[in-house]
Amino acid sequence: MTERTAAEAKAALRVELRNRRQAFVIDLAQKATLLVDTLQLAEHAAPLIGQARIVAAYLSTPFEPDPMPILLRALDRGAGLALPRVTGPDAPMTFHEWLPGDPLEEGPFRIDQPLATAERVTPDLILAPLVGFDARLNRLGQGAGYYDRAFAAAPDARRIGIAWSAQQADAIPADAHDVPLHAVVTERGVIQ
Ligand SMILES: Nc1nc2c(c(=O)[nH]1)N(C=O)[C@@H](CNc1ccc(C(=O)N[C@@H](CCC(=O)O)C(=O)O)cc1)CN2
Ligand SMILES: Nc1ncnc2c1ncn2[C@@H]1O[C@H](COP(=O)(O)OP(=O)(O)OP(=O)(O)O)[C@@H](O)[C@H]1O
Repeated sequence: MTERTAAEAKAALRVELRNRRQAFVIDLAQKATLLVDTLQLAEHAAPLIGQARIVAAYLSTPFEPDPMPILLRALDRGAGLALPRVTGPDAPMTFHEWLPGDPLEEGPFRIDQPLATAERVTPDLILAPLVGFDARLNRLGQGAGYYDRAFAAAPDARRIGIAWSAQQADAIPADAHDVPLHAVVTERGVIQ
């Protein structure tokens, strides 16, 4: 290899490696921001766990806030944990006891859920995923009515929506069956 081609090869490699470095850091920064906001949300949620004995949450899909850090705090405080289980569009969603490491199976919408044999429980605190919310604590869900029905079946449970602040809408139209939340927690704070 002559001096000249070595220099050219270095120049090309420099461009490629700078681009790779940039892509790597951009990816890192996105992950870091997501993690910081996830933990910030959990920080805001912590005081709302209170004396709850059974806390239900959900296994997040990629764009939903991950409630796992909140669940782990609840576990530390001695609460039991529960996850939802869905079997079909007309069957009500049920909550089943779950501890980190317990087996899960894939349910509808490719969301993992506890096995049917896991003990069924009635949570006294439900951390609910949502598509949107408003300042009056109306909730917009996936449109299947699973949470509306679960709230109606556990009227004494505290209902806390978990969302990113970007999910706030000016007004969510409320139907008669829509059960309002007691609070919404985002990475910015608590709305209640
Ligand atoms: N993480 C999580 N678990 C949950 C819910 C949820 O909203 N989020 N559910 C709340 O009810 C129940 C499952 N029900 C669902 C009902 C509809 C859709 C749905 O329509 N999803 C869209 C988009 C999916 C995607 O973006 O990949 C779809 O399938 O088109 C998802 C879940 C129980 N577990
Ligand atoms: N308590 C209930 N009993 C029976 N059906 C209900 C109840 N609540 C809601 N539904 C039905 O569920 C369907 C979806 O309701 P809606 O569009 O309000 O869902 P959502 O709140 O967006 O979703 P989700 O509760 O799944 O998060 C509607 O057809 C509604 O009639």
